[in-house]
Amino acid sequence: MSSIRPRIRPSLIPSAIRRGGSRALKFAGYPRFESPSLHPNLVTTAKYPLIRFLSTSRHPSLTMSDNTYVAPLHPRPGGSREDGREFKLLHFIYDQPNRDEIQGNPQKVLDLIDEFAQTYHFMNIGPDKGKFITEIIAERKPEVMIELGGYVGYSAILFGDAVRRAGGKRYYSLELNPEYAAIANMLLDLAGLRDFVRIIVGRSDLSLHKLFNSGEVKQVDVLFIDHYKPAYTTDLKLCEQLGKIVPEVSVVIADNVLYPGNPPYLEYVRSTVEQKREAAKKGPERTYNKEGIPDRTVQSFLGADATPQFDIIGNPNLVYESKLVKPETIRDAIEVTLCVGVQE
Ligand SMILES: C[S@@+](CC[C@H](N)C(=O)[O-])C[C@H]1O[C@@H](n2cnc3c(N)ncnc32)[C@H](O)[C@@H]1O
Repeated sequence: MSSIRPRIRPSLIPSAIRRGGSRALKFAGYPRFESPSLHPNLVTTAKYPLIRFLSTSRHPSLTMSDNTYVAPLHPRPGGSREDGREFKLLHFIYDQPNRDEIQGNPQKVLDLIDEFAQTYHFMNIGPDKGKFITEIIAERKPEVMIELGGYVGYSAILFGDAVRRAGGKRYYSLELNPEYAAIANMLLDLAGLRDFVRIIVGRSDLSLHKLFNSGEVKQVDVLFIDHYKPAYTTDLKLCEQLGKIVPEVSVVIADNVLYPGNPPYLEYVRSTVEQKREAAKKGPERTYNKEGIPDRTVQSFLGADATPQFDIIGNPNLVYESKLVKPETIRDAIEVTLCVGVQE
């Protein structure tokens, strides 16, 4: 496996971090932190008067040392559903007698998914958490939004529509499982978003690297993380080390941070620069940190033996302001993280 693993060449030229715009994420409209104890290391620009909103970075760019990646065979795509509920959903929606009224109407497609989800559990973001994210999209007006983990397209329809309405250019949905991606494409087609949302099938780390390295995506405006839980932190760090997390621009939203929970991710986005620099002394990460993530969750999707496809170093100098956003109606929450600067 190691012979086909793309690796960083630290000697390569430092990548440039683009200068951030002046749009600031306003948290005022969102609920206060639900668990202050989870936020011991909240960083703000006020705490770091010396933060410079950088135009350069000292971090090496990544290149593929070998781009002949051979995809592993998945036992069953995604690994979580064996009863074909995703295909049943497709039939349920396409069998609706009023298909003409649904065509081109994202909300009607979402309502049908929500209706069907009363019978079967689906891994969708759902309307409660989704509402907070569409508000952030309306405020930030990202040109491009990327999601990690598309499943059958619920979040791609909800957020893709929001990005399009906010004047954005493109929504990328990175999905491991080709069957889920096919279903999502059918539903996006019905919602009238097929030309706006691009689904990329494959592992998120490889897809992110390709999107950024090809120049197709220049920076992270809004990134929604909702895939293999141990990969949340490493995929964010991959974006960092590629120089795509931009102060005062990049917002990262992570789902399921309370249920099933993702302690390594929360710890990372709430750490100080000093704590991250200390941790970085151990060298590049070649495994996923699974501490505190339930076994069942670790075993899903990529599986317990999976490793990142790159040496992960991140950029510990990035300063984040991060908070939990929890709808009252559900036990889970999202973590919303804004990059506010770079500490020299
Ligand atoms: C919780 S579901 C996503 C739900 C979706 N965001 C929504 O709200 O409608 C997680 C998805 O992530 C996908 N996934 C898991 N690991 C992945 C990886 N490493 N790269 C890309 N997709 C992955 C799974 O196949 C699954 O479809």
